[in-house]
Amino acid sequence: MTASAFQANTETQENHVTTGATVWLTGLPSAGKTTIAYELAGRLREEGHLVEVLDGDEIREFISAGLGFSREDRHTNVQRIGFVAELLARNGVKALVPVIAPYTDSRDAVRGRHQKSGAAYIEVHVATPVEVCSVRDVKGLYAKQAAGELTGLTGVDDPYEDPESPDLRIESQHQTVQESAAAVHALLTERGLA
Ligand SMILES: Nc1ncnc2c1ncn2[C@@H]1O[C@H](COP(=O)(O)OS(=O)(=O)O)[C@@H](OP(=O)(O)O)[C@H]1O
Ligand SMILES: Nc1ncnc2c1ncn2[C@@H]1O[C@H](COP(=O)(O)OP(=O)(O)O)[C@@H](O)[C@H]1O
Repeated sequence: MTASAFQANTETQENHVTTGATVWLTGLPSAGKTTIAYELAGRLREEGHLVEVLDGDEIREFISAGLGFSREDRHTNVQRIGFVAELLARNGVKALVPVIAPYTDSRDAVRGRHQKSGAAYIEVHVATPVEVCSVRDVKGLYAKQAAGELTGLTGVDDPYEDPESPDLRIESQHQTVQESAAAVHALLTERGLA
């Protein structure tokens, strides 16, 4: 394909940029995954990108309804979301995925699915320490766990396997939301995706 044909192919008639990619934001509850995803989504939309945020909570109300937080259910949840994200990414959408995805093998399977189809995939570890997350406690889960009202909370009494070589690691405790989103945006730009 010539350069000009490629250019025509990556912009719709409405001037949407249609270079798809999945950006998976993995990390503990309250790490900042959702906040960064929506901040980045706003910025990308302003630039003309097609964007969808696959929010873990929303997915669990619908396509993962009935799944809990066992290892098996979390794996199933992550594979379902990975399936949808890859479809979107392959079809020109930036799929932003703020989902805990605590297990390395689950995350690697999602990356593998993307590699197989040639869809771009970026893993971002929102590496906020549990001590900071538990103070933020956006949904009150850490307090519930401490009060004995909840068990199996990721990072406290359930595993979180740190990504060994994420494409980007974000220390959100040392940054503003805008700085964190800008770091992901910079990586997308570096990879020719934004
Ligand atoms: N036990 C336990 N452990 C972890 N998280 C819990 C749990 N119970 C409920 N929640 C809330 O569920 C939200 C969605 O989880 P995910 O689908 O992202 O989790 S997973 O990838 O399937 O492990 C997740 O959202 P975030 O806080 O945005 O991470 C949690 O708020
Ligand atoms: N640099 C940052 N990036 C993302 N969130 C941040 C940052 N600094 C502070 N926060 C705050 O941390 C909280 C993260 O909550 P949320 O995005 O719901 O986490 P998660 O989706 O990982 O559970 C929000 O209240 C957000 O304002």
